[in-house]
Amino acid sequence: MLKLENLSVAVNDRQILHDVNLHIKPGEVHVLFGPNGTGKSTLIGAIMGFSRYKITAGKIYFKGQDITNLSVDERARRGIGVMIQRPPTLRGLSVREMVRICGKKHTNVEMLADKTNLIEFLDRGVNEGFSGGEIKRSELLQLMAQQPDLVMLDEPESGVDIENIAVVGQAANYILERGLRKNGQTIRKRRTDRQKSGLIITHTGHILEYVPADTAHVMYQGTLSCSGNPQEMLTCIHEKGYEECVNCAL
Ligand SMILES: Nc1ncnc2c1ncn2[C@@H]1O[C@H](COP(=O)(O)OP(=O)(O)OP(=O)(O)O)[C@@H](O)[C@H]1O
Repeated sequence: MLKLENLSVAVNDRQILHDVNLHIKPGEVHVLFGPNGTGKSTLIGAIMGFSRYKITAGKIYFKGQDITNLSVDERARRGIGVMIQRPPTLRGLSVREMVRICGKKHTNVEMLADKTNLIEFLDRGVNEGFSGGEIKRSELLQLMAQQPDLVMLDEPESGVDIENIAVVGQAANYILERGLRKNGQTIRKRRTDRQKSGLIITHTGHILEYVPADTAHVMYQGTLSCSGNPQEMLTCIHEKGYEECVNCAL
């Protein structure tokens, strides 16, 4: 689904990412751990094609095609979606209109808003006066309408209360077509039947209680330093810290 080859990225002439290699296959969900300021959001922003992230070397392939120089719009049309940490407030554009823009012709806006506890927000401006947790759910609502094939979530549980973490987790599962709920039961799709892929940044790992991940990576000083089982890596980071975890892998 997504392949990064020796990707290096600069912001304002400062080199942030160096030689990043990553391969996410169809149906896989990968997690990104790493200390503050190490370049995790930069990686997601560069994959989405935001203009502040300048690719100084390397390539981005999506569904086998080189998208390194494509616009954000074109990447979204081809099936990449993102939840960023601090989306802008859009005064004059309601959540309902935004979800319609993101979605296909017959998107059931009310049904999706119900799944994200946002029915009462549909006629408010996008993110206008929203709390941190409400912004996260609003971003997920837009992604549910967009139905991307690769969804990237930047700290989806940050600022979300304990009850709404379940809502966020279920929304992420809905987008990834994992663990769909039917008649009160969670039905997990078999690995081979899944097509949607994900890349999730998390510090706490709480989202992993709802969204099962296949592989985790630690980003350290602008590069992906090690990869492995998500729960084992999280335990290692908790017990030894990032530096020892990375050194241990080396
Ligand atoms: N406009 C800019 N000019 C210079 N440096 C920048 C600019 N924007 C971001 N950076 C720097 O890029 C580095 C990587 O930032 P990034 O947001 O990718 O980190 P992160 O790993 O996602 O951190 P966190 O876990 O805190 O969200 C940081 O040191 C940040 O200060």
